[in-house]
Amino acid sequence: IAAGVLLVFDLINRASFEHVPEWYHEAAGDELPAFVLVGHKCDLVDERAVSAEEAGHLAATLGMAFVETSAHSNLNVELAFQTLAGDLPQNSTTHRAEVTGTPPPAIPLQCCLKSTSLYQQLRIISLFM
Ligand SMILES: Nc1nc2c(ncn2[C@@H]2O[C@H](COP(=O)(O)OP(=O)(O)OP(=O)(O)O)[C@@H](O)[C@H]2O)c(=O)[nH]1
Repeated sequence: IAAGVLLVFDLINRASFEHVPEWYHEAAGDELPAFVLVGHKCDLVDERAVSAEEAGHLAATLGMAFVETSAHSNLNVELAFQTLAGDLPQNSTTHRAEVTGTPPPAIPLQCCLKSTSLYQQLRIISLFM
């Protein structure tokens, strides 16, 4: 079961933004994971096809934070992961294991959507526990 999901779209590709609600429903599942919406390639200011306001509004509608990133400028990539980590449920298996001193289980990283070929540096990632 995914504990956290980064939903990544390309800020210069409007079609990728329009897929976000569909990706959200695909990834939501029965036990709602933590989500963060990520608008990628924010360094390409002149080619932007989605405003921060619009993306922020969609994120708020879906109940998640919005972060703009650029792998090119190394901007906010870490913040996106930190924001997601901060939204993970505190009573997760990993947290309990750390509290009790038991080694936490390995957390494999797995790309979870077919559309990930759009992104090399930053992908839609699920943290499986
Ligand atoms: N300017 C900019 N370019 C980026 C960024 N992230 C990735 N790219 C570029 O976007 C292009 C596509 O990225 P890839 O990671 O190769 O993704 P891909 O899925 O193989 O390619 P596409 O399907 O064509 O987007 C490459 O030229 C990357 O260098 C970014 O944050 N800023």
